[in-house]
Amino acid sequence: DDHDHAHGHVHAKREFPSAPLTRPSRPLQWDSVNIIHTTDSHGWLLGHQKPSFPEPNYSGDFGDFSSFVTHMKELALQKDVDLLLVDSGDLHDGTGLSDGYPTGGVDAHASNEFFKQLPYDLLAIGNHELYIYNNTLDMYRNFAPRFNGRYLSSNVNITIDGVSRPVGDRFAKFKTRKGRQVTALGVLFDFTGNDFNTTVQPVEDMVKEHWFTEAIKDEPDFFLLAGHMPVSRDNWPLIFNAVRAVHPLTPILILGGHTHIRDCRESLQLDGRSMSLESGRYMETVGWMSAELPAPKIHRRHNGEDHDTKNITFTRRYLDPNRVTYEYHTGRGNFSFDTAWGQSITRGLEKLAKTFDLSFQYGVAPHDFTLSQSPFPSNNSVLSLMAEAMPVALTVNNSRASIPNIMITNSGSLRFDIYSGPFTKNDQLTASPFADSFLYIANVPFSAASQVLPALNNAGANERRDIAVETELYARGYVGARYREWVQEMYQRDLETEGASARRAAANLTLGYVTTDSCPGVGDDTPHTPLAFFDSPDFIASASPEVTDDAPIDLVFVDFIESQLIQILNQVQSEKVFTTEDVGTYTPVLATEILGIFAQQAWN
Ligand SMILES: Nc1ccn([C@@H]2O[C@H](COP(=O)(O)O)[C@@H](O)[C@H]2O)c(=O)n1
Repeated sequence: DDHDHAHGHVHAKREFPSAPLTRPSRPLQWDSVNIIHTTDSHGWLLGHQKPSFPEPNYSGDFGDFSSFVTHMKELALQKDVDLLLVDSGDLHDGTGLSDGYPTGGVDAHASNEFFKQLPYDLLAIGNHELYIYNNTLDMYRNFAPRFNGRYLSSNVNITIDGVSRPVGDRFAKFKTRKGRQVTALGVLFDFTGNDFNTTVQPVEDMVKEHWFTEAIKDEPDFFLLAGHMPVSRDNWPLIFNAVRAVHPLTPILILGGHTHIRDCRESLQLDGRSMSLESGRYMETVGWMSAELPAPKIHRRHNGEDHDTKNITFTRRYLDPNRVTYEYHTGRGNFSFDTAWGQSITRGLEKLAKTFDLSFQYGVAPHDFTLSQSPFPSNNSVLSLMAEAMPVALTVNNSRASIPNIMITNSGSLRFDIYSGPFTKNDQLTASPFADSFLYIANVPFSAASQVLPALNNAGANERRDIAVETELYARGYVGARYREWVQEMYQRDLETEGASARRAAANLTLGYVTTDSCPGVGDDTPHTPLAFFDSPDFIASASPEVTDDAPIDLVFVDFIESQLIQILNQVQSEKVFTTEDVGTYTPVLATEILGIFAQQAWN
């Protein structure tokens, strides 16, 4: 159907992505309550724009997503069911749209204006909203108010003028279109890397709060627990159990985030009346949950029906956000899909990209550099590229340039692959979005400095981590290992499954996510073949200088790892106890600028 029923006029046809895309495998299952879920979008609102797979899978922009939501809401009306739109946080740090703002601006302020244009029913705060006080303040002042009590920060406060208050609201109670009473929370995992004057209350303490007890006291038709907290291996059971202690049978729908993976758990506590879903990262996934919930209690009471106790039927699906997916599930064609609202969002995002000069070109990348599809170290590794780029970029106009050094950064600061071809301001910011500074300690004997990287990686390496270190790193937000584990598993499983590669070849599948989770049936909406995976260390460094063991050198490091680095430096030597007093600023060049400076020199 290529006539635009929604707006009564025909829109210009949008270009399809440069590569042909596989259609979804089957229609979505709609039930009485349905949820569209986004999480960890990190500013990826213009879609993934590179032509190599898997990028085209995720090529839909936020305007396309808006049109999708509009049509899905119309379908929900036709089917006479509930459809909610939920986000689980982390809107900052990830692309030029969020991080390419001019000096004096606030991260993600402009990109969040587009988020505000979608009809979200519920949103939760993420850890990336808390690394910098001004970002949190912006969420408090300019973002939360748009959502009229539905932007939730159940355990997160900001201090303004000496008064600590929730960034959004602690909880929300509302009625769905079909009259279902909902009690909602928006919870952050036990994050400890937050800025001064923001606070994160441990989940364990939150569930003991008076407001919490009061909020969950009355029985709704269902609990909607959104949160920036992984659905596996985190604290959802604490909240779940607190609710279950009061309401043994009330349906609980959980929408999590943070680990950047596609994940689902049916029944956290095997009670058949709850489900949890996590929907990936970077607008590479739009999650779908459906639940066959009974009619609203108020209607049932009116009809004299009993309390419902049966297991609830749930489904989930992980959608690749692109126009083929969106058109397939909305029954629209390329001429009838776009809504005027969606198109205006796309235009607005393109205008913002221009204003921020995101297509400014630093050079031409000679080939692809990936985070995990190529070994580390190697010519094709983003991490190796960074190790090579740091000594170039951080020594420009630097009076310490001639002093031998070792430069260390955390691998987690590198967030995305670099593709061959023009390397733009946007590419620079997607690969390295954190405006972190570089610090140094002077006169560290080479024999000690050279032990710091291996020691950091020992402390961070999966197999060798002790539980206390693991817990501390996790609390500070180091979660990249969980994503890597997930991608590795899908690759490994495929290698080990007999006939898998032949079947994939026969089906002509493109690269993408191949999810296995704890819910029944296949979760991915579109079948793919998994990406190759190579593991990498948690920390990387520039090549060591050729000096004698006792030579004093500069130990240069990104500020994000300052406390860990000092701790490790004091473990690998006993000549001196280093403190923050020994630390100075190495260069005004920020982590966000390194790859651009390198590209200008090496790729022009
Ligand atoms: N200033 C910063 C802030 C964060 N990081 C890296 O991001 C990781 C957390 O990101 P999630 O999306 O997983 O929450 C954190 O572990 C760091 O690796 C950074 O480098 N600099």
